[in-house]
Amino acid sequence: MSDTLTPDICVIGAGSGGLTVAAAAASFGVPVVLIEKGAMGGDCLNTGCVPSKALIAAAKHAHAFSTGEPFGIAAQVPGIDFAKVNAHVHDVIAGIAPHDSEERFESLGVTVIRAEARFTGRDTVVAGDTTIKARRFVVAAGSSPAVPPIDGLADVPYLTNETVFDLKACPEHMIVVGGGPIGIEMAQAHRRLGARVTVLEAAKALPKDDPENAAVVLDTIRAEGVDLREGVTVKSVAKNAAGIVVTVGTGEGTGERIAGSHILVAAGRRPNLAGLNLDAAGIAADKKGISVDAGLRTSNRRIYAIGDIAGGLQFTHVAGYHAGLVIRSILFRLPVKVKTPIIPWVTYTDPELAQIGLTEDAARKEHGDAVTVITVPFTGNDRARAERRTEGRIKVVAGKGGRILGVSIVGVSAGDLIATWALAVSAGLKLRDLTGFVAPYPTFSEVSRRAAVDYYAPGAKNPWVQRLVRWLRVFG
Ligand SMILES: Cc1cc2nc3c(=O)[nH]c(=O)nc-3n(C[C@H](O)[C@H](O)[C@H](O)COP(=O)(O)OP(=O)(O)OC[C@H]3O[C@@H](n4cnc5c(N)ncnc54)[C@H](O)[C@@H]3O)c2cc1C
Ligand SMILES: NC(=O)c1ccc[n+]([C@@H]2O[C@H](COP(=O)([O-])OP(=O)(O)OC[C@H]3O[C@@H](n4cnc5c(N)ncnc54)[C@H](O)[C@@H]3O)[C@@H](O)[C@H]2O)c1
Repeated sequence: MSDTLTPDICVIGAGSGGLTVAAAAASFGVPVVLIEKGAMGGDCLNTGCVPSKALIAAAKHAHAFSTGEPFGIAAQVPGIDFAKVNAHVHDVIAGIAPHDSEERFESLGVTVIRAEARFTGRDTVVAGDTTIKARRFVVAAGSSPAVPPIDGLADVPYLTNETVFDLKACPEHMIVVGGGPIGIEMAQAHRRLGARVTVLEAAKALPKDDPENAAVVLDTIRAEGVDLREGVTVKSVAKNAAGIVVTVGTGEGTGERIAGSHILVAAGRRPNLAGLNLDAAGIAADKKGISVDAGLRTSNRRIYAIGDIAGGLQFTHVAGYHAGLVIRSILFRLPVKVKTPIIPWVTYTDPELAQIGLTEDAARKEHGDAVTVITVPFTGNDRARAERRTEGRIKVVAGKGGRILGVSIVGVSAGDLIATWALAVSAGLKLRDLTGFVAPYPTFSEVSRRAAVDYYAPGAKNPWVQRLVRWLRVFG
């Protein structure tokens, strides 16, 4: 029997973005319907952030077995049971899943429908047997792995982020297509867990980050044994008795053949537009995703798009940030605007790589000579010395008057260190504000304060300042 629901808000997709909108709307007592065609929790919980970070954590443990020598701890070969590593990954997912579950959301007052949503009009969606006529819609349908049109790829059993976390045995030789965050995180993790790994990147690996800092990560994974090749063309992929053979090269030549046991495609994302029937609702989209204005409204003003499907930065915290904005817009009718410069991102390699705002190159292009760059290497940080992790550095890119234009960090806990800067940028603080707080000793966080202090250090050499100090000494 078909049913018609008339909530204030209908959310499509129960991933990071959709769940946040639904929970917030329900907490204000607003009738909300949440539609999910797959697993509750979306990409992040099931096939993205959570399994990847759990795998990376296991890989870190394995790596520690061979890196204790400088501390007086003899290296050992770790006994890695990959099936148990896989069980750990799924145990972590299972531990978080209740938080994102249908039961929890129903208990919050959200009506959850487990079906595919399809627009049938400007204010109507059909999901299974249910028709939903809502005042506002939020499309949070996410993205999926993009599979490049490589000759023969479709005929081999290639892995993506949707299947790689199901492996119960460590790949003998994993060939990774794509050197973005997924490719590089997975390459290092699998290498540390015992796989031979080759990464084939068409252009430059980790291209969105500061190149000097990214190089620290890429040099590290190369030193750990990952065969990372940049600027290569994957010409074709074929099956052979032992697994797969990838042919790489440029031009018309026969190219080099690389044999592997598995191939992981990590070559970017495509928005989940198919099946939504966006035309019926008058929602414009292109290959990057649904077109939205600065307030995340689509070409149908009663319909918003958030998270990965909105075609901008694709991170869980972005989906959550978008969710907060549309809630303010829908519930409180407040004007909202996405502020991209306040959004940090982190690649969870070891060392980690973190960024907020402009890289040095981008800042120089935009602001020319007005840019000052302060670089503080971790070599001067006592905690980094104690932990023998001095390979990191923080680069602060400042504009006139100590305005923070961007910060790039590579090193241990870079992902946590960038949070201080995310607060500073979002609150409109200047570098002077970062000189005034007291960082606990000995912590990596001291590098942030150090960078801010270093920005003002030339002031101590100013003849007028020195003259003032001399004059004040006259008073005893
Ligand atoms: C391997 C990997 C690692 C990652 N690591 C990180 C990380 O460490 N940190 C980070 O911030 N980000 C990370 N990300 C990115 C992050 O996972 C995404 O940015 C985030 O999940 C996007 O959330 P979303 O709500 O937009 O979409 P999703 O989480 O993809 O949710 C969309 C949901 O909509 C559903 N859906 C789609 N179409 C329909 C329809 N027609 N009807 C009903 N339901 C539909 C889907 O089934 C899905 O559940 C990672 C991604 C990957 C792939
Ligand atoms: N730590 C994190 O927050 C994290 C981790 C993983 C993923 N993510 C999110 O997921 C998104 C997708 O990650 P991704 O790494 O798949 O995508 P990406 O777009 O960031 O990188 C894909 C890489 O693949 C390369 N490539 C594309 N086609 C190729 C081909 N045919 N041959 C060789 N190389 C090719 C591109 O040049 C690019 O460098 C990221 O942009 C990020 O937003 C975030």
